[in-house]
Amino acid sequence: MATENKNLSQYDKNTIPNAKDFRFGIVVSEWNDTITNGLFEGAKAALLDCGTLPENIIRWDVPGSFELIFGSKKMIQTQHVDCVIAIGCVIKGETMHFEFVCDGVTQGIKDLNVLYDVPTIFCLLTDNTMQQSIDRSGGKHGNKGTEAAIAAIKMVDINRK
Ligand SMILES: Nc1c(NC[C@H](O)[C@H](O)[C@H](O)CO)[nH]c(=O)[nH]c1=O
Ligand SMILES: CC(=O)[C@@H](O)COP(=O)(O)O
Repeated sequence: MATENKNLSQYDKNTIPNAKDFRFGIVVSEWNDTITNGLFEGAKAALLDCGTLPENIIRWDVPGSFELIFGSKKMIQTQHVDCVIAIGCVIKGETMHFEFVCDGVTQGIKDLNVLYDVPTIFCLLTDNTMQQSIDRSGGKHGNKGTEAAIAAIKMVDINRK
């Protein structure tokens, strides 16, 4: 189902575990920071709405989406979190750099989920235009940060079974 047919911000709290005992790391790329900050605010709001304590949300900023890999690894290794949400926004430019950054981050975050027993949630926008990013970070299609937070809570619950 394409995003245009699904609002990224919709969730039913009755189907979400209470996150009062959960601790989250959120690593945020500084590239396209108006977008990534919007994604962060969506994620933070959803985590709090589902019971997370404010002191259990740790935010680190990294220069760009490619650095989400190393930043998420260090967050897992040092901050005793139950889950990491990696937030970035990659927007197509003139060259193939877009493809390499998107693929590299995708593979890197996949590797973290294989190597560590702490889930890392993939909250990376890979858009052709800034408008697409705006639409998915609190615009007409909702907020992918909200979607990522709900995924994070569900994965922590699964990991504790
Ligand atoms: N063009 C975008 C980048 N590029 C920077 C890389 O992510 C990385 O920081 C650099 O190659 C140094 O390692 N990053 C984004 O997050 N979004 C972009 O649109
Ligand atoms: C995703 C990128 O790195 C890209 O925005 C950089 O732009 P360009 O491909 O024009 O150098």
